[in-house]
Amino acid sequence: MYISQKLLLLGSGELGKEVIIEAQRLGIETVAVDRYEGAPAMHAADRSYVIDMLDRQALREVVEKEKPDLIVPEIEAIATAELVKLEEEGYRVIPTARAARLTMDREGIRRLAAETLGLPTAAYRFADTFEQFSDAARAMGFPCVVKPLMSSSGKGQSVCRSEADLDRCWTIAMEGGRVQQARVIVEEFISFESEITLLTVRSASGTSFCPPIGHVQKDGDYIESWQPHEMTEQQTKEAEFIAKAITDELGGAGIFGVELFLAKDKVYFSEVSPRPHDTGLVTLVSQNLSEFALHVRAILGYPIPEIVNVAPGASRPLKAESELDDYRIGGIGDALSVPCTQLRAFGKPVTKPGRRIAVTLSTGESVEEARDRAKKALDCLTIHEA
Ligand SMILES: Nc1ncnc2c1ncn2[C@@H]1O[C@H](COP(=O)(O)OP(=O)(O)OP(=O)(O)O)[C@@H](O)[C@H]1O
Ligand SMILES: NCC(=O)N[C@@H]1O[C@H](COP(=O)([O-])[O-])[C@@H](O)[C@H]1O
Ligand SMILES: [Mg+2]
Repeated sequence: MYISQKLLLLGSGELGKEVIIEAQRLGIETVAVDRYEGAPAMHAADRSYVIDMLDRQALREVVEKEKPDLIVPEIEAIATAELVKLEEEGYRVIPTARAARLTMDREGIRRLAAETLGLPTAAYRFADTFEQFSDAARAMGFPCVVKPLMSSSGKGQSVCRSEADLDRCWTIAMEGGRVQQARVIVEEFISFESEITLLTVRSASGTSFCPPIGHVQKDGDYIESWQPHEMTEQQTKEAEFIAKAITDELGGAGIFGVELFLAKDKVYFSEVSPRPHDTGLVTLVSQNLSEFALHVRAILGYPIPEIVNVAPGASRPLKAESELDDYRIGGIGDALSVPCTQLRAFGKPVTKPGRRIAVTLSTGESVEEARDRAKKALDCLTIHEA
């Protein structure tokens, strides 16, 4: 029997699993939803449903059956138009249904950031056909970056290096999108020096920033993150200005992962997740309150008096190389023999190439030491057939 609130999580991956655990710590009843059975957050939640979250009717049925106090999107690929309707009917969507709708497709959030708010971004164009795409790429110049409008973790993304590359990049985008849609964004390639996620929380205590998280991406997906990332005063000022502007515009309560590129003389806005961010997994060991704990506190309306980076930290995801229906992670004992190191194995039922299966989390006296430890631990891990 629960006397407290009920939280419905839409998307039940590794990030949602930690949200569920944090919600349960504060006595919340939890329901996890995803497109497949055995998703990570389902292991922790009180109940779960398997539906196509892009199907408006299926989504509404679950919401009307459960009548949650809080609907918490965990991925972008949700029937967000239905979330907007549900919100109008009185349901509470985190942070807001509009934020979920705008960030679901790159066009919504990019136009809002660049055209409405005037924030600095890479130059961009949208294209619906191969011809439009080719023209857009020529206009941006080579190299340029091509992404389906609806995708995440780098799926369907590529760097187009020349005319001869156009066919290949178009095919990658068409095959990698989450939704059957041909529209792509073509972006100017930014030669940044580093990139960060500025976790920004909107709560009863106002807007707070976590110390910046530096990260490295490969093929559009993160392969390493650390906290704190060293920045100049000017960069911090610009980054916080951008993060405040975009999160104020999106509104509601919760954590946002504001992705920024740090170039020589300029900070660029890249995109924003109105939810915990994968690169922020490091906060499980590096902060007094992880990004998941912060999200839950904020959405429940509780205060966040202070966010403390308790130690320099680093994370390294373990990514599968092949497709396995039944697998084991080897080397966990060796990985955990690295000092100040933890592991989260997500329990995804099957692997496929590039799929994130676990993450190593380390702290150290310095960021360098934390990064070395997280890498050392990762190097111990293998994925093999069970
Ligand atoms: N215009 C650009 N110039 C240079 N690099 C870029 C550009 N756009 C994206 N990248 C690189 O690709 C990475 C992934 O891009 P982006 O965040 O847009 O993809 P995503 O699929 O939304 O990823 P995720 O869901 O993990 O955030 C960036 O973090 C950056 O390293
Ligand atoms: N960059 C976004 C991100 O990291 N999202 C995380 O990955 C899961 C999907 O993983 P899967 O594709 O392996 O099922 C999502 O549910 C979320 O936890
Ligand atoms: Mg991104």
